[in-house]
Amino acid sequence: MTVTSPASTAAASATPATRPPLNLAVYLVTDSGSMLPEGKSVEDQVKAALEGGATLIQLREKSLDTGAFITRARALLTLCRAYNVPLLINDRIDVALAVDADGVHLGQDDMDPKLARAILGPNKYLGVTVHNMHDAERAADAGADYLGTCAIFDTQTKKHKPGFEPLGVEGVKAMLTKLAEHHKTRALPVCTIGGLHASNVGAVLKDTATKTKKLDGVAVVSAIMAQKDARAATAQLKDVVERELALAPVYATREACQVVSVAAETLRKLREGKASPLVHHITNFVVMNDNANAALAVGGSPVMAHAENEMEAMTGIASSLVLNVGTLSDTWISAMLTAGRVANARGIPVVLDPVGAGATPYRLATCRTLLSEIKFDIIKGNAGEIAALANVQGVEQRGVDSGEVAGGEKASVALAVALAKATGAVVAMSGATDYVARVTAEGKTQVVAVDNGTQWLGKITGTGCTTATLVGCFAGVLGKANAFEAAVAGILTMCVAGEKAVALAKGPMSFKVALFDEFFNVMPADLVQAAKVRDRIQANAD
Ligand SMILES: Cc1ncc(COP(=O)(O)OP(=O)(O)O)c(N)n1
Ligand SMILES: Cc1nc(C(=O)O)sc1CCOP(=O)(O)O
Repeated sequence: MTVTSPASTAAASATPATRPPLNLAVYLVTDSGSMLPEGKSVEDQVKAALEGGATLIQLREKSLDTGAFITRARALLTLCRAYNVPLLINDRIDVALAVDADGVHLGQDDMDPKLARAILGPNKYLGVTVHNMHDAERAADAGADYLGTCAIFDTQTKKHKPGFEPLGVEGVKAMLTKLAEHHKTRALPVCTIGGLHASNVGAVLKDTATKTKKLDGVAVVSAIMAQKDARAATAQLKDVVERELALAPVYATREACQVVSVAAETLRKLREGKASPLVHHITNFVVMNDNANAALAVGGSPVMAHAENEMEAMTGIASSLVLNVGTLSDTWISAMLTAGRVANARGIPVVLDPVGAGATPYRLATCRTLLSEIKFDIIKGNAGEIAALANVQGVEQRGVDSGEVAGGEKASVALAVALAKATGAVVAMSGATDYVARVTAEGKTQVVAVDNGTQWLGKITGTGCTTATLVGCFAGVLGKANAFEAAVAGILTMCVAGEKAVALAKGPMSFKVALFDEFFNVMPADLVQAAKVRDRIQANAD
């Protein structure tokens, strides 16, 4: 059970940096009518709800005079500030601005959200009740921060217009599906309202969740405002909501959506011939032809060149460089060093595929030399390879194909982050779940997990190396500054192509043929629809 204590410092102003965070998980909408238990005021119930862990408060008054409304809003704002929880005002922008509340919630009969946004400015939260996709797109265009669906169930708290039918679980689920399909609405947080209480919100959150979007929380009135012990009622609600939100992976958070959108938009450029990156490979004999075909299929332009004498000329005209240590020789190492230096000097993104890095001292020493002489933008490897480079012991390695991290997601993330910190490169670690980690210019760690893919990718040789090729293609379009997005895009393209190819495979070789066909066929919309990309990794870690 989560019971919140007051924040030690109140947020003084409402700039994006200092305003309380928007969290729809347990959203209390107030009511000052007869539902209040005897002796309890709106202020008492809101205070109790904050103590119980409410994450967002909306003051909703339908008949209060403006002066009294403002007085109540001021009182609630003081309470909310103490818990660093935002206070929104229902319908009345004038009241919100008068007390410097954190924003407003508007319905379809209220002010046009675009006008509301213009009046509120960019730093106030704007929530909008939506009945359909038209409302949702309009709200998104206006700059809404979240959407609330119209009622999911019947409620005694509010009289609806004649003919209004609650959406039901299936209706909310259908709306979430549509919201996820549209680029404008995909990343907007969503809550629902109406007839919700502790004993049904768990099922509502679970049963409305789709593969690509789920509710971010529930809004309630009577489940808190009408309760004698509003603190315990809120804590009980929060318990259920947090458990349910933490259980299922969250695939459609704002950050995850952005990174998938970049992948899709870049693939669109490749498909439409608006970009055709020249990807210079120094790669191994086993995969050379496959890598070239994969680059070609996805819309890139592959070149395989190993002679040191032509590195200056060849790397110099490339959009990206992929160095793969799978079949090394001393002369290739010299060529790699020269190519890497040329790429670094000219701002060309460089990808390292440290194939079997820990398998022999020669490979490991070579990787160390490359890492000390060349600034890599992306290192793509399996867990065993990443562990070898990060000098982490105890990660199982079998040949060059695999590597298992004991300790689940937390340990995997820690490993990828350790190498990202040590090298400054984006680290793309493949496995059943792929992890992409980086340290931002501000020193923050960013990790996304890609849950896509198929075991069939492990049944043919070279899919890891080919992933590096795809990453190289995306890096060639997106450039060094977007190496993180390029790494996710390359991995996602491999995984989604693999998922599509499975349906056509009779065995490993027909899978391989289908996979290469899918490199050619996979479309931006396929990436968006299939993506299972998470960015709240720590919260979901076991
Ligand atoms: C979180 C949340 N969802 C829906 C509503 C209803 O808003 P609206 O349609 O504007 O109706 P009224 O609240 O004005 O009756 C809401 N207030 N909050
Ligand atoms: C304020 C409000 N808006 C609704 C809508 O349909 O948009 S239903 C509602 C009241 C919800 O109250 P309770 O949690 O007590 O059922």
